[in-house]
Amino acid sequence: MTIQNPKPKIEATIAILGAGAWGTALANLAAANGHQVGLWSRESSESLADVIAGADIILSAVSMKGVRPVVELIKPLALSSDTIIVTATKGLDPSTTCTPAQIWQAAFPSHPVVVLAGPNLSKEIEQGLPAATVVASTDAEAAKVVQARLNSTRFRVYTNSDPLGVELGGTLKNVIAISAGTCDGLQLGTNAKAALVTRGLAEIIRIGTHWGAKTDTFYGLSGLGDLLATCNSPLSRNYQVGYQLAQGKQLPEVLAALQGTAEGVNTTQVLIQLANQQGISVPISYQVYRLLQGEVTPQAAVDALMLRDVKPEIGSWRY
Ligand SMILES: NC(=O)c1ccc[n+]([C@@H]2O[C@H](COP(=O)([O-])OP(=O)(O)OC[C@H]3O[C@@H](n4cnc5c(N)ncnc54)[C@H](O)[C@@H]3O)[C@@H](O)[C@H]2O)c1
Ligand SMILES: O=P(O)(O)OC[C@H](O)CO
Repeated sequence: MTIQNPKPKIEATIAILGAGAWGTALANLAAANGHQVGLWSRESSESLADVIAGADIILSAVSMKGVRPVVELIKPLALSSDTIIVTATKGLDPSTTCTPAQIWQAAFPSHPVVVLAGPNLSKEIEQGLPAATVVASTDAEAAKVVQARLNSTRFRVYTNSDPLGVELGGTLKNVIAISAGTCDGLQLGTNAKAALVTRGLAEIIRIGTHWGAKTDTFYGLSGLGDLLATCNSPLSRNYQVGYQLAQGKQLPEVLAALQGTAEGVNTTQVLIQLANQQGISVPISYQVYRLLQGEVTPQAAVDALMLRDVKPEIGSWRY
């Protein structure tokens, strides 16, 4: 499928992999900026080789479970040496615990890899509503190129030099969004939600900095920004999972009826595995894990959080 805008602003060829909700929204944003856009999915009639041939940018918006299969499909294909790889997936690989950017970088070590994440509910973006995002890379020039290609009057793009922090902000907030949906589903009120989101951010910072990301990054669009969007919108699939569990539905039933992917379900499993191995305290994520496992009811998860030992707040994201 080729999407072209009749009045090009900046000429580039962008191959987008994954034609789900996010890949399609990004393809439309890129096309509206005048780029030649190829959109590929595993259901496409066009070959992957044809879609990525000559691409200046390859942008992957497949869900986490598709990252490794797609990387393996691209490896034997010829990429131009200066092709920039952009990853917009928010998840962790269950078999290796790697982030999507780490998988892409290991497979294509000589190519710049850029992470794209922010408060970007695709349905709002498809409606033409204004939004902002972050493109982050250790290759500052590559991040600037992606910024220039995607920035527009309705999609404001910031650069950032902490790709791990940007990627983890977008990934870990999905776990907290499940808890926020549960909180709303139980009608626990605004105070409870504010406490949950604030302590959720402390938990994200504790994990993210332990893994090497910068604290400041989590206060930006890809951290706090995405956390606010996802914890407060019924458009979020992760929020919907928590909300519907709080209404008494079972997880398989919720996931079967969900449109698209709720990455937080798998992310929670990987996060708890790592947090247990590394001795990181993640009380909210742990209750989300128990809820998803069917080990605890939504109300019992709330009770477990409220019954924890009291502690000082200042600096408490460190322990
Ligand atoms: N939808 C949003 O609002 C949004 C916004 C920002 C980021 N994201 C992230 O983008 C990613 C995709 O989200 P989405 O909403 O587009 O999901 P989706 O379920 O709508 O689409 C997922 C895409 O991944 C592809 N895919 C899955 N497994 C694959 C495999 N084994 N091989 C090849 N392709 C495979 C599917 O065919 C589909 O094209 C997720 O990580 C999500 O967290 C989504
Ligand atoms: O629908 P969700 O929960 O995957 O959220 C979509 C995006 O991550 C919001 O930025």
